[in-house]
Amino acid sequence: MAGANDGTSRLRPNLLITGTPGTGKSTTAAALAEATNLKYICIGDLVKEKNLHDGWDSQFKCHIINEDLVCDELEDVMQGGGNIVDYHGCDFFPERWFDRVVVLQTENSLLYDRLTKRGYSGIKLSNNLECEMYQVLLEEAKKSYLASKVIPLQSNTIEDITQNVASLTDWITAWRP
Ligand SMILES: Nc1ncnc2c1ncn2[C@@H]1O[C@H](COP(=O)(O)OP(=O)(O)O)[C@@H](O)[C@H]1O
Repeated sequence: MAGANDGTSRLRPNLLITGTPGTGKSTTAAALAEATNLKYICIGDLVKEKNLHDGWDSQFKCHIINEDLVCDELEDVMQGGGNIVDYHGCDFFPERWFDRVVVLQTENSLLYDRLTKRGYSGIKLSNNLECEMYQVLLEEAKKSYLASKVIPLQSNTIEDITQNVASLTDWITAWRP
């Protein structure tokens, strides 16, 4: 049934930009937000700012996200529509939040360079490269959202980013509740 919770009443769409770390989520999401005036929400930053975590994982050198706290924090914002959410995971958000789920993908040699430049090494580096090789985020997105909402996009070059932002901007502009 159509209603306030399922996206039919949002004036502007919500998008999720997901993918393995280093595939270009924040670069793409920030450029898309600027092009469309949608709000950019980086879950990693939000978790840090609002303490939506259960401490620090010293092996993977990242906060242990508290998914329930994140969902509670964002519920009202997401119901309002017009958000671009950036996170390297997608299965814990309510499905009804998103009108499009973009999965960015990068060739492994390019991703290796980006992640080592960022200081990733050891198990953190190998886990992320494996995650990309086995298309873990794409599979997670397909399991969690309607197939028609899930859009894999290549993110190997700057031209890819330009093209992805342009096509997503067109989709956002044409979107109707
Ligand atoms: N499609 C791309 N082409 C070239 N460089 C890219 C591309 N996507 C990302 N990068 C670079 O890779 C690094 C990681 O990008 P970032 O947007 O932070 O990824 P993520 O948010 O997925 O971790 C940045 O230095 C960025 O400039």
